Amino acid sequence: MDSGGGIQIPSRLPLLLTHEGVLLPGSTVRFSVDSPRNMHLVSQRLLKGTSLKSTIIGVIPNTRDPENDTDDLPTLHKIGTAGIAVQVVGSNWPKPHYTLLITGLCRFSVSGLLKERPFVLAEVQQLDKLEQYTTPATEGVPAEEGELGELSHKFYQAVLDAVTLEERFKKALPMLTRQIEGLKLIKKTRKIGPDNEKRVTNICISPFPFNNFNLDEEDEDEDGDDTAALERKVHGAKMSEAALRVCLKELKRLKKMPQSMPEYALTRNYLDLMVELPWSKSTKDCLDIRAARTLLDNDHYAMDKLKRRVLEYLAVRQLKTSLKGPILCFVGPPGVGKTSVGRSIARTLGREFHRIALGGVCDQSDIRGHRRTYVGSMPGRIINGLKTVAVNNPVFLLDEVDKLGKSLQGDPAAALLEVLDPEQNHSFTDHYLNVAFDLSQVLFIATANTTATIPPALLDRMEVLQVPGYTQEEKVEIAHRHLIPNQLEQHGLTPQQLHIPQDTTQHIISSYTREAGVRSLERKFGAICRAVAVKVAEGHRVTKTEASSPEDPTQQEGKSRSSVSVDKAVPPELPIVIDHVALKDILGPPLFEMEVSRTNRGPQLQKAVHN
Ligand SMILES: Nc1ncnc2c1ncn2[C@@H]1O[C@H](COP(=O)(O)OP(=O)(O)OP(=O)(O)O)[C@@H](O)[C@H]1O
Repeated sequence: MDSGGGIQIPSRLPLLLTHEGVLLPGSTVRFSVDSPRNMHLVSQRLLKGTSLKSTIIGVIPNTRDPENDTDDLPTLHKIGTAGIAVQVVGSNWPKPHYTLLITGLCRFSVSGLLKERPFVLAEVQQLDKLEQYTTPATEGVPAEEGELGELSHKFYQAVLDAVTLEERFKKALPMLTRQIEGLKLIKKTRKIGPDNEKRVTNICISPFPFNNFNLDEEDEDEDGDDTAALERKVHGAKMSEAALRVCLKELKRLKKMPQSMPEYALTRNYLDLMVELPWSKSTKDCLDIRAARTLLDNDHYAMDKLKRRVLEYLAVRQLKTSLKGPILCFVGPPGVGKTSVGRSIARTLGREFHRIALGGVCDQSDIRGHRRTYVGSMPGRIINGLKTVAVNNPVFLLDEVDKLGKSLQGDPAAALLEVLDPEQNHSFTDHYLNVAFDLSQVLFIATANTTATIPPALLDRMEVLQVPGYTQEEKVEIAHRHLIPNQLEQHGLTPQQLHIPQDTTQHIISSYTREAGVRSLERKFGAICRAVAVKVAEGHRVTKTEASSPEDPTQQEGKSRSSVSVDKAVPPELPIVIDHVALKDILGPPLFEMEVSRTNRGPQLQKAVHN
């Protein structure tokens, strides 16, 4: 076939007549064949032939093969494409047909018909110079339906018919420009929704004849913008040198990856986190010991010993900023204000506060993160916390260090040791980040219910401050100074709308709660506030309590007593005062009186048994 530097196609070619799709030199197109002459061409020529020559056929566009092989041939389109049938697949369903995969080689013109049956054989003249057979770069797609299909079909045919290069350029250029404009428009709307993205991707692989033309270039532009923005952020994040090196390496990889690759999202997420982390962002400490004392006193009643120690701790920090002192660990029953003191410390220092719940954590990756090779891997709670507060010197409250578990996935306490150790924590390495992050500016405070279950090595690093439970009197004070005002505010109520007398509080403490702290007491006030809020909102009338006993301390106060009652006509008399009757209405019968009376019955029962 080789003659004079170029490859010659056979001068006689069997012709495949198509009216859907156009084969262009260099592209590969799938054709469905089910008409008589075309079927014969496949069965008698392609499937029987044994030489390479027998796989070369001519594909004539814009010409329908007649329904019957006895019908006359229509006028053939003058220009066709010689191609190699690279694949033939036959099927009997829904009717006998073949699917051919043909790679276009070069144009030819039909100079004469040699025979019409069983398939068309023609004398052809090669129009393009065929230097060498190249592996096709893209696979063409069968003709599209509808207007777009109609347009592209005409376009392909025009390109096919343009024999000289100049003519071909002239035909192709306006079409290309239009396509590019259209694609740009779609790209602009791409961000509106994920569906658009799908459409754009579909268009990328639409049967455009020029193998290398798709949105990739555009993608590169946009991705370029996107990655350029990310690169700027990487440089602006003021991260450590090691982190910067890793980020730039990942960025380089990202640029080379197609967006559809799952790893693209992983790398992207990683880089997004890296630029978000507060590598060098911190708040300025504004510690004033006098103000701190006032704030601690205002926020918390009693707890004198604890507040004193906290103030000492803060004072030493003020004098020696690089204090590598012990980690304070507040140990006490639930609801005694351990978390709340931690929050106050952050406020006095003007620092961000973040609570890390450790109860039930039994996997060290909770602290140190998962390696990025894991599906769904993510950073640990420390790094996540830093991302949340967005500064590198927050107060981290490690809540419930005594409830840390242990499992096969590693000991979380060991990971915590590294976090808390001032000798090591300046280069804490989360598995997900895989680069060191300096935790030395973070102020850690821990809380626990008991020291008994804190791992000894961890306990060794901490200074334990016991927070004992409260006496009944202290609870009443805490309730009236802090809990009730807080609950009123949270429920949009004012003291002019709701009044809880001290004796009601005492009654709640003794008959409705049994705790060392004030957590459930606070909840009871919440329940009262909700009930009263409904009454206030409904404009219910609150009637005077009829059955107030003389011993009733609420009566001794001499104020108008009200219990929650129903009369929708008149707005409530304010404030609504919660006496024992109202309390029973809202909270139900006392919980612990019953228990007490049951235990009191014990000796009597015993007596009865003995008698
Ligand atoms: N001495 C106090 N003065 C004022 N409010 C207090 C005092 N003690 C506790 N509280 C209040 O009680 C509620 C519960 O306190 P907090 O959540 O700090 O308890 P905790 O000891 O951290 O409990 P847990 O161990 O269950 O986390 C908070 O609203 C807190 O403000």
